[in-house]
Amino acid sequence: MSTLIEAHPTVDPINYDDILNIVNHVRSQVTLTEEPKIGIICGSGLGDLAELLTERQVIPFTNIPGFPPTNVIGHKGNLVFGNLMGKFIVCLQGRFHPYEHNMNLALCAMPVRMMKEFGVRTLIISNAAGGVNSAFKWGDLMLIKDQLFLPGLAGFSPLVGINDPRMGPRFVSMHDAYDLSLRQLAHTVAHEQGIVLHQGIYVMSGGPQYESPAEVCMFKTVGADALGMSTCHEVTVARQCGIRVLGFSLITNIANQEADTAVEVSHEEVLVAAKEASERACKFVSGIVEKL
Ligand SMILES: O=P(O)(O)O[C@H]1O[C@H](CO)[C@@H](O)[C@H]1O
Ligand code: HPA
Repeated sequence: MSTLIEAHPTVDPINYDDILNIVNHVRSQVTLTEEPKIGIICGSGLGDLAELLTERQVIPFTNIPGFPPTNVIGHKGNLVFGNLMGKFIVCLQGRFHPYEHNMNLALCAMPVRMMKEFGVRTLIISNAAGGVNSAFKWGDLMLIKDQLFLPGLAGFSPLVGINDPRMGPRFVSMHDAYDLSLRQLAHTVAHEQGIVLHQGIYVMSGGPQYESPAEVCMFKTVGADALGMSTCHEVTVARQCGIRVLGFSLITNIANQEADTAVEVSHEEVLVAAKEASERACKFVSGIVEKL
């Protein structure tokens, strides 16, 4: 299967030189007086994080060659440079979900490879997710301790295909996918801010359908605490190129576990919950950035 991008047939997301060309194109549209050492990826409904930046330089995804459209409501589709808590950072206001792009995971994770080229060393990544752990309530935050990357296990890894060593190693160790010292820092910030912060395992499924109650029970059996359709492909690429990661989920709904009492899950509900928790999540991220 070709990895070329439909809208930009000359851009191949696993071609390192193509990624450098896109990065240079972005550089020509902004003024970068220093490297952004911190990157942020905003999950569904969490795009307000990017609005916190001052001295913002905003590039719509539509101005970036090789970037496909973002079709999911709640993902604005901007690459934003600016300052947060005195640090110069780059923020992805919206992300690419594999279910939108024919399971082209390398394409969906390409912005992380670009972040690396801009100078990012630490990635803060967020998502909206369904809660599986019975201790979780609507609107809670869950720090991601580890992941179950279902598409990756099934052969849909962003690392599949020819590996240019400039991207990082062929075989990537995922033993420390979510950095322990960053997690400790996040707990400190949550404590200071009086925020309930759970910790757990995030499962990425292919989506876009939400899980049936039987599927939720299966995931619970294998250790899942929260379910979503993103993040793991981005984290896998981040680890390949040596970026350390802090990830958190906003629990926007409680996943059904019993068919007889199950209720409908909707993206509208996910967005309402994310909006409601957005201010708290923004303060949490700001507190972490301040201490980095
Ligand atoms: O992971 P983010 O981008 O927050 O989006 C989540 O919300 C959507 C479903 O409501 C899915 O795309 C799921 O992954
Ligand atoms: N399942 C999968 N993805 C999600 C969910 C969910 O329950 N909620 C938000 N994104």
